[in-house]
Amino acid sequence: MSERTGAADIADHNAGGADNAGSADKAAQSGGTVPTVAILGAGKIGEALLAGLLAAGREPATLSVSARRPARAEQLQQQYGVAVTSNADAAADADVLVVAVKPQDIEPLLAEVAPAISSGTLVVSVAAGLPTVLFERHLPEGTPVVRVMPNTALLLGESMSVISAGAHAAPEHLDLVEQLLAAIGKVARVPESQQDAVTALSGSGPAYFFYLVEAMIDAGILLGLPRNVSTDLIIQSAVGAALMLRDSGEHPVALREAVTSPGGTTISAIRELENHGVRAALLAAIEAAARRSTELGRAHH
Ligand SMILES: NC(=O)C1=CN([C@@H]2O[C@H](COP(=O)(O)OP(=O)(O)OC[C@H]3O[C@@H](n4cnc5c(N)ncnc54)[C@H](O)[C@@H]3O)[C@@H](O)[C@H]2O)C=CC1
Ligand SMILES: O=C(O)[C@@H]1CCC=N1
Repeated sequence: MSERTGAADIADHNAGGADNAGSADKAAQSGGTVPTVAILGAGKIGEALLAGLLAAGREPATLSVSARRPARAEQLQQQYGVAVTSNADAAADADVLVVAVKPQDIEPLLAEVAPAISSGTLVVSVAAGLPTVLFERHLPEGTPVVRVMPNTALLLGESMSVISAGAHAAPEHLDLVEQLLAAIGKVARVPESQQDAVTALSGSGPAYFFYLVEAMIDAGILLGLPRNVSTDLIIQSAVGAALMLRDSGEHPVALREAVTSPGGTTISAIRELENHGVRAALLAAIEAAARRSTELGRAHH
């Protein structure tokens, strides 16, 4: 995962079946033309995906989006210059349908899309917890489905997106999704059985960092710094630490040790983090997120 546009290094190219690998899927056979992508549900992640793809240079004419409220539809059209379609029109026309509604809203959406979907359309779900088999059950027999867990850094081209094939998704479908997402971050492939863990780690991951940053800014307030100063100090420290993690080639432990001078300030802080069980809290928190992802899948099975 060292190249932004590079292929995944957690690749499992055999994840899922490939029983229609030889079929003439329009989505996977773009033949040099850019496949059209419709995003169904323009909430936090749908809009981040839309904005990220446009910022990465994708032509607005190759993208469309659906929204429930007319005012929202108009705002999206004006802001991004993309077509706003109904879910059914998108299902009939687009090569790739990205389903970006909440798990709770999935069943009505699939009921709307299933009768309209054209043969060979690739369905991509970003919904936490929902297994590809749920989509396959509601969609016409043989519909290729790829499950993706991105995160909101899609917006800036810095997502960690993790993809898994459903039963009817062939390697070319995974390649197509990987290509799409590689323009807006890194992409890894995992067997679908690992997606709940992935969701807990990199799907929710940005929130944990934001939470830590928020708490650290408050610590600056406690020490009497103005909020704007504390915020600048912590955000730049976070950016610096993130770039060191990504670019130095050093293990996180080595990086932390290099900050931790003997008898110094950092070790005093680390002792408190250990006393307060921060490591155990993170283990429990991420485990809870994965459990919730599994529950969401069961609830909508
Ligand atoms: N927010 C995040 O960081 C991430 C979210 N996800 C997944 O993305 C999905 C959406 O999550 P958020 O964007 O956070 O939620 P959200 O509530 O911001 O967005 C969902 C959007 O779908 C729209 N919607 C619902 N039913 C619709 C329908 N039938 N037709 C058209 N639009 C419809 C809603 O109006 C709303 O704008 C969830 O399944 C979540 O698990 C995945 C990765 C990260
Ligand atoms: O909180 C959630 O359920 C979604 C999925 C991953 C990040 N946000």
